[in-house]
Amino acid sequence: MQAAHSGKRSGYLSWDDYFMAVALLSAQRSKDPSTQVGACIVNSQKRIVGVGYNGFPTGCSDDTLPWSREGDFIDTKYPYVCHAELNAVLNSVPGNLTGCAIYTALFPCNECAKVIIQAGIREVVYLSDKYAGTDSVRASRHMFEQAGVACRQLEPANPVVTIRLSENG
Ligand SMILES: O=c1[nH]c(=O)n([C@H]2C[C@H](O)[C@@H](COP(=O)(O)O)O2)cc1CO
Ligand SMILES: [Zn+2]
Repeated sequence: MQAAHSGKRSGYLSWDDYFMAVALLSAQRSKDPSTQVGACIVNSQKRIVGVGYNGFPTGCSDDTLPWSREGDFIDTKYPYVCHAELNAVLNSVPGNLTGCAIYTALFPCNECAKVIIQAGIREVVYLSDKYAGTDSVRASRHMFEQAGVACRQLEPANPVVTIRLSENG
């Protein structure tokens, strides 16, 4: 006989871990061989209103444009790739992002910081800060501070979230 459950399940994902996991799942769609970034925008009712990952603009081929990091600027990915945060804002359900939070795998660059601020997003929750100290990140932090956008690095309650797509294996 199965024991009756008298209380709620333990081990469920916290909201923070859940939204970051959604961001990281989106990042799995990225074709960038070196850095995969995902972002998830959440409104004040804890509803997801936008997700995105870094990739080339719609209609621009992942197989034709370069994914390199080095060489002449025009021959690298940098002039072409849309950042995850930008895509999350642009992909968001029509409406107002004022007061939303954005969960992102990587601390936003200065260009995304501008988009985040102008969209009315009030909180940035990030995991990696691997480009801390670069001019881009310094400029982002400067703008977020002036605009009153709160930034915090997520300390996940669950370091690993497993998603199994098959019952076997
Ligand atoms: O905030 C960000 N969001 C974002 O989507 N990206 C993307 C752009 C590139 O595809 C990749 C960074 O590439 P790399 O680490 O090789 O320089 O991550 C990069 C940043 C930070 O620079
Ligand atoms: Zn960016």
